[in-house]
Amino acid sequence: MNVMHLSAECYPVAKVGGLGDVVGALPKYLCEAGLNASVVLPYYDRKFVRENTFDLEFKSSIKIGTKIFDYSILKESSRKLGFDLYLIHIPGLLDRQEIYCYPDEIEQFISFQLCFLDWIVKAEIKPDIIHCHDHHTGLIPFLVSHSSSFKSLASIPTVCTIHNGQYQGWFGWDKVGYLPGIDLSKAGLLDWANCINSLAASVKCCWKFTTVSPSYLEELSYNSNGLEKLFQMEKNKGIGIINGIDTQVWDPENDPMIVKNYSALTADTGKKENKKLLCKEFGLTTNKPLVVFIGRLVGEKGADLLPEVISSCLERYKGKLNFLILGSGDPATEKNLKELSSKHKKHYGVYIGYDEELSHRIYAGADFLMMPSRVEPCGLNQLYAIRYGTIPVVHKTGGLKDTVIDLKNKNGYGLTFDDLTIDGLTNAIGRALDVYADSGRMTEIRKKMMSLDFSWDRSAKEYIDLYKSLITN
Ligand SMILES: Nc1ncnc2c1ncn2[C@@H]1O[C@H](COP(=O)(O)OP(=O)(O)O[C@H]2O[C@H](CO)[C@@H](O)[C@H](O)[C@H]2O)[C@@H](O)[C@H]1O
Repeated sequence: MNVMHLSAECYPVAKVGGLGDVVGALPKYLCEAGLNASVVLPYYDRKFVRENTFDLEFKSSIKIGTKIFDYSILKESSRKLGFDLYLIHIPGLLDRQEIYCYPDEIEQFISFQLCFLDWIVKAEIKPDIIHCHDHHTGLIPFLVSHSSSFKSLASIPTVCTIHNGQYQGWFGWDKVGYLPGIDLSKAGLLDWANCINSLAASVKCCWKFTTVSPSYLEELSYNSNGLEKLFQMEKNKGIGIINGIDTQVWDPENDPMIVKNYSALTADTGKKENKKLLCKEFGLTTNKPLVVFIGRLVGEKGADLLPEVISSCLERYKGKLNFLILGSGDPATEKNLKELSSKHKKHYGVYIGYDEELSHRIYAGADFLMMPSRVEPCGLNQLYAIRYGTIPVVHKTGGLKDTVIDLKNKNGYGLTFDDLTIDGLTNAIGRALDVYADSGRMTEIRKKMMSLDFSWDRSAKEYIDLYKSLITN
């Protein structure tokens, strides 16, 4: 079965967050299960692209609006990612360093989608499934069904995965001319609240959509940044499939990015070594519990709560713990987090920026990982923490609810809380300190967590069942 994944991110080529992790891993596991899965990505001017070899697969040109663009399809030569990787190169439009946030982002992602479709039509490639990820690829289900330019693709099932429903790829109707050959009587399928909404169009037109956890599928019906009604209407087309993690990349026993490798049996000593160096690097005290946060510093992740929570905990628990933050995002939150450094020396460290290697070292060296997310479609950080024997402290929402069982239960291994306030998280961290005080219990919880299986094997099977159901129907 030939499944082509389209995405804006794919680890290790281009990653900003969890979308990159999923698209870098799921296709590999699908290939291991015997499918022919590939990934199509915009060409970015990034390290992986510069340092690897690509073969020219196809070359053509396409009209987008009034302009004609030359494009080429490049294929990574050695198949080193465990699947075929194709990059769409449009000089001047898609060969930039950053993944998002250019003023012509809409034009970038529309042209990415159009070139993909143009390529597979002209090269007569007929995938069994086209699998689109998030709004950046959300126009494809509409285009294959309702554009005369791509009518040879109309019978190909499309699957759309929603990793984050907050961002929807909105643009004005003045840009409808970018979409070639469309049946204007069907234009309503592109519309939501009087603008073109790529995510809404993908949900309306795809054969099936998936969310990255079952709870998130429920949540979208009452919290989806304006699309609630749509998700209520289309709910039966949706399936919640929990993300897995790439256990080859995230493996404390073999991870080359961490200082000391360890297994479930050697976690206490292994984590201690990693913690020691991490604490030294950030001027923290090794013999105190280390509570960390890794992620995008945005409202969805509850990052704005962190400065006050840190101050409140250090005051209430009289400096009995350390905090370490790794992230970037909202400038006001970045500033507040940076300013805390001078106030809480020896108890608080922060790195504002993106650093993949540091994130591995933090998962390995931390005792607790906090996730005060307001919205969390799945969440991978808690799964990495579990794999590295770091106890997650999470707000009970979305995928966090589906993956973290509170220690109050017999089979529990994490700390969950309902009350997403400064006080709620401060109390949850207080519970973490109680757990930390009992070293025997810490050892037992680490062992239990590290024996859990959150690998892609199980979830990849669910995607395969979904693909099969669409092909045979
Ligand atoms: N500053 C930094 N430096 C280094 N690494 C950093 C970093 N900031 C974040 N990361 C890394 O980025 C990833 C974040 O993944 P998440 O799934 O938690 O969130 P994200 O919101 O990006 O993903 C969305 O898509 C994923 C995938 O479906 C869903 O799990 C999630 O709920 C949804 O919001 C992790 O690998 C984390 O370690």
